[in-house]
Amino acid sequence: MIKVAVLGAKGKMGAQTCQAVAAAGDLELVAALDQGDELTGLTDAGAEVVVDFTRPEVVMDNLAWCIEHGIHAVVGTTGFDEERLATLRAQLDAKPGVGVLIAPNFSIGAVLMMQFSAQAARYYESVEIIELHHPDKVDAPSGTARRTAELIAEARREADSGPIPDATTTGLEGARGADVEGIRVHGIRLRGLVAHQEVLFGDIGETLTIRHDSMHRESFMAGVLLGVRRIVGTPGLTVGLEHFLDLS
Ligand SMILES: NC(=O)C1=CN([C@@H]2O[C@H](COP(=O)(O)OP(=O)(O)OC[C@H]3O[C@@H](n4cnc5c(N)ncnc54)[C@H](O)[C@@H]3O)[C@@H](O)[C@H]2O)C=CC1
Ligand SMILES: O=C(O)C1=N[C@H](C(=O)O)C[C@H](O)C1
Repeated sequence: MIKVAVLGAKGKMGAQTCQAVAAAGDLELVAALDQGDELTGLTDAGAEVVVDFTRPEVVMDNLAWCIEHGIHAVVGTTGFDEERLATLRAQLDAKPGVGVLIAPNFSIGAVLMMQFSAQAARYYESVEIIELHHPDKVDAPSGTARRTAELIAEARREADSGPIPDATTTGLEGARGADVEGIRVHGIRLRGLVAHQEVLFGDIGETLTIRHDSMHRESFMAGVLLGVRRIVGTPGLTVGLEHFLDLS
């Protein structure tokens, strides 16, 4: 049995994760902590793996504490940029054997959507991303959209693609969305939605739309449990659930 603790346990994803861990025969839920609880609750409970679904502004402190105390972490919380990843790599270098998985999205379909988008990127002159979420989401653009844009930008660089055509020189600020490594990302917040994304590709005479929909937070749980099971034997930093899936 792997002893698992959840940080952000009273939140939407944390509560779902507690249920999923408790229902898994090979995992034991030993702690369910939220804001205001002491992190010493993790070591007191003997947690081997922590699942973090908290907030971008607190997740780095949580991870520093876990790594320092030799606890593996599976992280769904958003807000990771290259600077944060470099900080984690340095912390993990000082603690050999400890593993951290940062997964912008735990849904298998969303991982495939990102992979398919990276594959398609080199063949199209134009690309834009639309992410659509519930209105209680605090960050924009979504971590998934950022990661998708980074993967597409990397594929375009490797293919020596030119700049994306856009004649806009005037209008309202924000009308063309956020710029993530040269890729335009548009965010929708709408009651009734959970987590959705469209990646639109275009070239002369054709378009390709790759869309993924999470209708329920259960869609993330298979990926979370896979991450927990795999991180125990995977020291260092892993970015993206695709590394734990046999996608070839
Ligand atoms: N990677 C993925 O597949 C997914 C990632 N997310 C991300 O997970 C994060 C959480 O999302 P939700 O559950 O929807 O948010 P939420 O707001 O429902 O839950 C966050 C929870 O964290 C708690 N919290 C805040 N500070 C804390 C601290 N210092 N220690 C412990 N708990 C603390 C809050 O009290 C709250 O209960 C967001 O960054 C979201 O974007 C959400 C869905 C899927
Ligand atoms: O806050 C959410 O709900 C989600 N957050 C993650 C993100 O920002 O990409 C994953 C998923 O989109 C749901």
